[in-house]
Amino acid sequence: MGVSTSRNEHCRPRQSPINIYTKKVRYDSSLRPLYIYYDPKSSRRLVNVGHCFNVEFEDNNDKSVVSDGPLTGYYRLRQLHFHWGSSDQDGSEHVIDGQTYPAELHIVHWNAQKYPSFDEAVKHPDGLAVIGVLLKIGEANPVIQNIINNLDKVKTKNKECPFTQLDVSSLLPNDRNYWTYQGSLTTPPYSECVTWIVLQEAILISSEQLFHFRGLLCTSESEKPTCILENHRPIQPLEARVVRSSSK
Ligand SMILES: NS(=O)(=O)c1ccc(S(=O)(=O)NCc2cccs2)s1
Ligand SMILES: [Zn+2]
Repeated sequence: MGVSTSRNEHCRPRQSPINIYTKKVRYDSSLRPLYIYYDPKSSRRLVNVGHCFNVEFEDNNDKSVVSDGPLTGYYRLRQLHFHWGSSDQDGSEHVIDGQTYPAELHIVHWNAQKYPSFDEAVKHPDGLAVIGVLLKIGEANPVIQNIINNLDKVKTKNKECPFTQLDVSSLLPNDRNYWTYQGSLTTPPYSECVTWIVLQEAILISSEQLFHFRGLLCTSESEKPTCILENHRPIQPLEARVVRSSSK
């Protein structure tokens, strides 16, 4: 039992991911539809960051943003990445009524209306907005295939390559209804700076495409090759939070 102090340094009340228990979400009629605009000319490069790959975007302008929905102000697109599992049985970070999905897409944005930079934004409770999109097994996803076709250029840790003209909107489902709650980064430093926006409709990925994700290496060129077989964080306690829904 740790020694408790007046300042409880073990208190982390808004960690992510969580199980979204749909019978306990609260429909909130004040939640607006999401405004999402992504310019394909914003995409810049594909990077192997060791625990996954990021598609990174130019974020020194407001050409690719998300606003409205649960948000105040506008948030600039920064990067997107995926989480996956060692098999198709799990891999998503958010879980819906106890059901895991084989993967999850995170589209990361920062509050450019309020903060001067991404690095500043991550220090604040309203600094980031991440759109989470669940993936389910189906036919191959042509937009994800475009990314997979370049993974061999970033096979090892810290490798990067130019990656332009990605139309992020084509990765989104038609239905933009969402669940939203206040949470955290799901990787270190687990900062509690994220407004999560989890879309209620899943998109498709094929089992073969997920197999290619698992072939990415977490090791650098000079090390013994080790694959990133899985990179999803376990669900965290909901604590005193309520998940709101944009739909009944
Ligand atoms: N899985 S997730 O969407 O919750 C993310 C994890 C990391 C993200 S980041 O690219 O924004 N880096 C965050 C930081 C790096 C260094 C200081 S803060 S987003
Ligand atoms: Zn993520």
